[in-house]
Amino acid sequence: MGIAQSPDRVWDVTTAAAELLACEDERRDREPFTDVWPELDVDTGYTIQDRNLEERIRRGEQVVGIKLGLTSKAKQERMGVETPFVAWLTDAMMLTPGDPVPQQKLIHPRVEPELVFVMADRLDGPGVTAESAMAAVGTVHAGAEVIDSRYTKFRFRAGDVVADNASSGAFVMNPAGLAPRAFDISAEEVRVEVDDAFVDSATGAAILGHPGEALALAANELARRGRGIEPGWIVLTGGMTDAVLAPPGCSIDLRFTNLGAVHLSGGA
Ligand SMILES: O=C(O)C/C=C/C(=O)C(=O)O
Repeated sequence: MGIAQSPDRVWDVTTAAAELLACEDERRDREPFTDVWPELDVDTGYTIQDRNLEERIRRGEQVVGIKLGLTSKAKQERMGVETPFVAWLTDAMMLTPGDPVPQQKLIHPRVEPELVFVMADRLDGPGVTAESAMAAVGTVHAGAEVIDSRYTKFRFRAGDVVADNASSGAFVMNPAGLAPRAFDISAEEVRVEVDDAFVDSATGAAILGHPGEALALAANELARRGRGIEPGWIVLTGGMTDAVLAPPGCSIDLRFTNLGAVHLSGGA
């Protein structure tokens, strides 16, 4: 784990965790810790992430699920980080369909399309495969994640972004879900439109070949930390395309083939 000195601060799990939540609360960004603390690896990042989950719960938030990050090549290449990872979703991050991007809480939001699972059964690793993972899924939904890194210009290394709860900001899903066996999830396409202009598209196969692989990865990672995925939890399987900027006044539409659409307005 280790301790890092920077000119004015000493960074360790406790101080970095507190700094990340302070950045979130005060809507300010900062340089990545790894610039001065190169030993901040993915495992240390998860320790910081879990420390801040405890703090979020102490503040009254409830865990509603998990999110995956960097599960598509589009995202890995854009962010320069190739390791997919897992992070926490709480009720404070949930938007109701029709809500705008909550600009007043965020630093520099971006939006990405997601295939979202709602779990029917508990899923415990290790040894979970995409097939056994999908057997525990109740419904699949169209969704959008609003990511918001606490690092300036979204510049980070793997340990930084894991510590930062994978740039979690807010998320929304279309309430009308389909059973996973009702359609081909890996062929499900999303078309991303910003201000009524087409900007990008991808299919479910962009997520590690099949989003079930992302769910299995999450279950096996959580098992390493002594946790499981609970019935009723929401699982965001990772951005299918690169994220789009979401400034005030924008209009973002994510149109899926079978799962319907998600609309987000940029708000004021
Ligand atoms: O791009 C980031 O800031 C890190 C988060 C990535 C995701 O949430 C994702 O790839 O879905």
